[in-house]
Amino acid sequence: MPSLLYMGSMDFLIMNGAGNRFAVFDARKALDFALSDEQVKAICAPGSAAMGPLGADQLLVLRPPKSPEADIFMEIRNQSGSEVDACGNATRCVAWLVMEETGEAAATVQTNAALLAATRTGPLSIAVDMGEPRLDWSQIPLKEPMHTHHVDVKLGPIDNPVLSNPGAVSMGNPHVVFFVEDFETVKPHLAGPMVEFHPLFPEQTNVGFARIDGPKNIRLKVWERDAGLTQACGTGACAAVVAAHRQKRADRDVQVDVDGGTLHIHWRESDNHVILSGPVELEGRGTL
Ligand SMILES: N[C@H](CCC[C@H](N)C(=O)O)C(=O)O
Repeated sequence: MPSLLYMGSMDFLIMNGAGNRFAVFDARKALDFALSDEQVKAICAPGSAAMGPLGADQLLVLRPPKSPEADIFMEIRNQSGSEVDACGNATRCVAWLVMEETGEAAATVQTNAALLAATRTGPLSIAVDMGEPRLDWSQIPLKEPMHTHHVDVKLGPIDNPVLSNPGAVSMGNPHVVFFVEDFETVKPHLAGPMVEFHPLFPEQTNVGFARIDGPKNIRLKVWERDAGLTQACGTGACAAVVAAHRQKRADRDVQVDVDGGTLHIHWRESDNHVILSGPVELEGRGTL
């Protein structure tokens, strides 16, 4: 199979998972390839020469696997350059690239947090096993011990009943999920950054706003840590279903509609793993 991937290390692919947009650099043959936070920021910024008006939510660097069980290692950098340990939609996109390269219908992607097994569910759709949700306060992490199915986030001046009793979940990255009636009242772009940097979250947090449209239907918007409002957030969709089910607001098998499309989450009762499924798209190539 001709490699879709290997290009000069200053070339890259532009991909998205349900609209969550990525710049993907293949450094498997350029082992000394590294990008500073400033370089990542410049590449990802909306309007950049590299990524155009939409910019990129995250930048991915593909490297040789560090585990014999993995096909590839994925380094994940947020729009501002920070390195993070989990990105569900990126995992699905990279798994698709590996499957296109190998001709297999399965692939294992390694991140700092985990080995993630993915399977092809269609020509342009991939399911990934995101593993078990981490639900102890210290795993989110939170600043102090508390139950995580309802978290007491005092928001001060914007305290209002609409933003009460969120749930906290880690999928290898921190999430807090609020349950809202409508997005006009809540204004995620205003509330998001206030919660992202709330002192309760020593590593900051991704902030989900979930409207429960039924036991199997959630409409979700996510203010992502270090990236802002994105078209989709894979770990955010996982966290929303886990938090909703824990508060008895939704089932374990849920369709999650996001601005950029539809994701499907199944929090499996048999092994407590969360399966994230959805579309992938290869938009094109870029070069620096
Ligand atoms: N902003 C997230 C990383 C990307 C998560 C999201 N793009 C996904 O698909 O899971 C964080 O700082 O934890």
